[in-house]
Amino acid sequence: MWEGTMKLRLRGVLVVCGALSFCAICLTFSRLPIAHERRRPFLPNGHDVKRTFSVDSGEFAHIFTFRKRLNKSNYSSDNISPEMAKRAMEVKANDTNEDLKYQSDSFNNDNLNDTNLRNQRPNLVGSYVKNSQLNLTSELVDRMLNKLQTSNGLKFNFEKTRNVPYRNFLKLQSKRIRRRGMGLPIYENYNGGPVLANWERFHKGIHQFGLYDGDDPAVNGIMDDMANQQIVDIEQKEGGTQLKLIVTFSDEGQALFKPMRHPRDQETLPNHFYFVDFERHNAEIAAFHLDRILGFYRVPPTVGREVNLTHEIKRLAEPSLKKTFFISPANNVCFHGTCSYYCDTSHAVCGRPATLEASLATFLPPERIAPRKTWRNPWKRSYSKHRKAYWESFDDLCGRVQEKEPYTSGRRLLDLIDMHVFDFLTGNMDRHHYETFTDFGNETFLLHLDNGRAFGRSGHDEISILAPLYQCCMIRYSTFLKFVKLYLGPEPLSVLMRTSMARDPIQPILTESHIRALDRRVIRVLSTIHDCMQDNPYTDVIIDDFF
Ligand SMILES: Nc1ncnc2c1ncn2[C@@H]1O[C@H](COP(=O)(O)OP(=O)(O)OP(=O)(O)O)[C@@H](O)[C@H]1O
Ligand SMILES: [Mn+2]
Repeated sequence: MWEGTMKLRLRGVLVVCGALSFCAICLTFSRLPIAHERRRPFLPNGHDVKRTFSVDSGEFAHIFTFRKRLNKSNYSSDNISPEMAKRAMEVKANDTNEDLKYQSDSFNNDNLNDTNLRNQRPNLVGSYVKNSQLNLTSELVDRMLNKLQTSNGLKFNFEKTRNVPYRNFLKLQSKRIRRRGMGLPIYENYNGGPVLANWERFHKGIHQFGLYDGDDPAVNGIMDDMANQQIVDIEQKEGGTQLKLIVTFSDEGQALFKPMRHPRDQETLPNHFYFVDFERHNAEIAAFHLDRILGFYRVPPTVGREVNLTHEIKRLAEPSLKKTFFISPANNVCFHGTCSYYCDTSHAVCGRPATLEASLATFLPPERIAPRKTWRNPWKRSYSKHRKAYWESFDDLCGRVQEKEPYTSGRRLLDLIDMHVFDFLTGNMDRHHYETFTDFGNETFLLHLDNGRAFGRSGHDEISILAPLYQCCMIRYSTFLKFVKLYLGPEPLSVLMRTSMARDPIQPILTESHIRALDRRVIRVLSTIHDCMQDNPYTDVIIDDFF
């Protein structure tokens, strides 16, 4: 009797449990598409995303990570790596120190807490050099500036802004020339849901004249997110010569991951050509800061992060990537992935013992919904140890380029010159191609992706990177004014860069000699412009721009 009652009770409990689990499963499944849908941008008719996703998951990963993640049996939200735990502790300890967060006011170093920021990293930067101690002047440049000021005091009133901090100068300038062009059509009607993640706001904010605006809070938000959010998926990025990963964060944002290959102070080996040089993760980060300081906004936001190769990478990797992991004789965790050149045991990246630094660059919207066009750089190098490129032997490339679309009119040639001036500052000789967003047509900015081979030789200024500048003898007016401002101060480029990069989680990003090289190169750019003005009227050299 008693046994019978118990059996009945047990059956009742089982029925109730079964019903409850069934409800829970139903509820989960009914919610999933909603959560998934929320992140899904509006897609034009006929775009079958699902099909594309199964063909090329890399392209569409951004939108479909939610689904992908559910398939990962090894994902559990409470599985926190030692790096994550350490970061959480640091953030908690520094909760009141606003400096640790990326602030919209990226150049404001008034209350920079240096000791706090540099915590346990090696002190590569050394002592700060006071602005007044930097005695970087050039008679040639001074003469050029004086001449310009006397011949056209209205346009070249350098004295007027001499004491204005660079940050305010940039704001004033962008107010004068700011034209907000069209956004990406795909995001026009995209509402996404009640709360947009920072990466969604960033994608929505991309416009015809830049990836973002200088005062866009989403940029600092993304940098915080990339530095701190939990990594929930890892995928190898197809294409390219070196190992790269696509990282997905808990808010479904994604980033391009480039691992640390060398210590910061290891310069390009003297017998290495630019095209065999390893990529440097810190160069990607520094290039982003430089681009933002120059007010170009053409490099996707990039941060550094320490990752645990076992917890944050291997655990989430596909079997094909997983099997490239091994333990080195020194007992460190290493992996090499699969790619066309440097992906074998002798080129593996290794942690210490499992911790490795990497750069994380915010992913651009998937190509399928915001297609990009890749353009060959007319001043591309030969990528051969035996041959020279045309422009290295002849001086008339500019005229020829200007005969061809899209260089015949509009902003393209000035953008290309900006890009080379930027690459000269970073020492990047590896600019074989550049990209634009197809939707914006030709009157749009150039994306400066792939800066991994920059900052290789701090003692050397590769003047040939300036070829488009000295062969065309042209520069955009606003870019010229920025360089003059960086030359005149009050803050030189080195100080602005040091301050900006000090907020990165893996700072110091550049060695002091690389930072100081920037001031020297600013003068080199200006003296190249000076030389151009010896042979050409300044009105032909400094080209007015309203973009
Ligand atoms: N932030 C980004 N978001 C989306 N796609 C990106 C991003 N950065 C780079 N890419 C794409 O990935 C490709 C490879 O990246 P990158 O050029 O940095 O790697 P790489 O290994 O140096 O390639 P390569 O050897 O061809 O120079 C780029 O051509 C670009 O199309
Ligand atoms: Mn590259």
